[in-house]
Amino acid sequence: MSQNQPSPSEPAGTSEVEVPEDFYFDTERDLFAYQKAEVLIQALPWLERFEGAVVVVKFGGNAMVDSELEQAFADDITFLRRAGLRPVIVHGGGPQISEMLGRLGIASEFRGGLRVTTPEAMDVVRMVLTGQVQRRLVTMLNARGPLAIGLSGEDAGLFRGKRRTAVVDGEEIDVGQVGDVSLVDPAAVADVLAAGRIPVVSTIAVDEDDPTQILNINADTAASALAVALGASKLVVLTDVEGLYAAWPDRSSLVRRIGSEPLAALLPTLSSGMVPKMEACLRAVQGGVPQAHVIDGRAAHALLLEIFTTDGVGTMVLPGDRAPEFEESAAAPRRTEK
Ligand SMILES: Nc1ncnc2c1ncn2[C@@H]1O[C@H](COP(=O)(O)OP(=O)(O)O)[C@@H](O)[C@H]1O
Ligand SMILES: CC(=O)N[C@@H](CCC(=O)OP(=O)(O)O)C(=O)O
Repeated sequence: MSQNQPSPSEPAGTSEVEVPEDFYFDTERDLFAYQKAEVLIQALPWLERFEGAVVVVKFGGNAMVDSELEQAFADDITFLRRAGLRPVIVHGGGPQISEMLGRLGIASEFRGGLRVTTPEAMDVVRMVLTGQVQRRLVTMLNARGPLAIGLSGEDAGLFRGKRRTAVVDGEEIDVGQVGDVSLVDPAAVADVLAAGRIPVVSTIAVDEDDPTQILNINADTAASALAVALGASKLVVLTDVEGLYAAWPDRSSLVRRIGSEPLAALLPTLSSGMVPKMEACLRAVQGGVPQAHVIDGRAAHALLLEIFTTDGVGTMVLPGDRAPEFEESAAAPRRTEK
């Protein structure tokens, strides 16, 4: 391997396309062509590094509200699969569930980031997630080639859950048919991957204390548990902000990279939707997933940028005690590893 060639573990280069000074192009078209080729070449070390890697991608309900973005997401997932990675999608659908509950006149509220789920609401959660959101994603992916297969946590023992409470101001609150994942049997997902297909997973679990009952599981939590059970190389959570802000809503506090130990210390200061997301990233890296990311699903192709560029996007969580590094901070070094 030549000195200038990046090794698979430490790919070099930057996401910007720099043109060497002694390169000359007759026309602007030639320059654009060179830049396009350079972008593809820069992806090469990451393609080598992630060849065959299982990447669990959580697609949040808030990132699904724009159909063009959904199309871009489907393109990215298809690209990953065709490039030799093994993507697994775990989808949310919070806004879609709320909308349907509203249409049906069923009251719905969140406590500590979790939906209070009555038996009546549980029927709607299942109907919307497995019958609407998952179906739409599968159809959109299959328009690019018939690879996607929908699964629910109820299928083949994929997710077992245990009922949990929400904690609000230090007080435990009953939130009904809501659970944490207590057991994952990833065999069904592994079968789909082994067949070269793309699993699309809805986050309903069977109650481990009463297998005739089902539980509503936060999709971030479920994605993390599945990433650990599959031994995934990455967990990527798409949402509707750039990443984790250490001092939300201060937009200058975007965290680019953080170790699991400082993240654990930061968790009690976080609010609403970010709590399950960062808990999910933390549990994933603590469970052996080498890296977990929160990225902006409102930016088309953020997933490709995260995986195939050196700088990445959003917030990256790594195991260990690495202090938070902030965007725009003069002290923060450029990211040179993923
Ligand atoms: N520290 C924080 N950093 C970033 N976002 C935060 C933070 N605290 C709360 N939030 C809120 O969390 C939201 C993301 O969670 P959520 O709405 O559940 O998204 P999704 O539907 O993608 O799961 C953001 O839109 C933001 O309003
Ligand atoms: C227990 C709980 O809150 N479950 C979530 C499940 C869907 C979800 O997590 O969707 P997003 O990822 O879009 O937020 C809910 O009922 O909204």
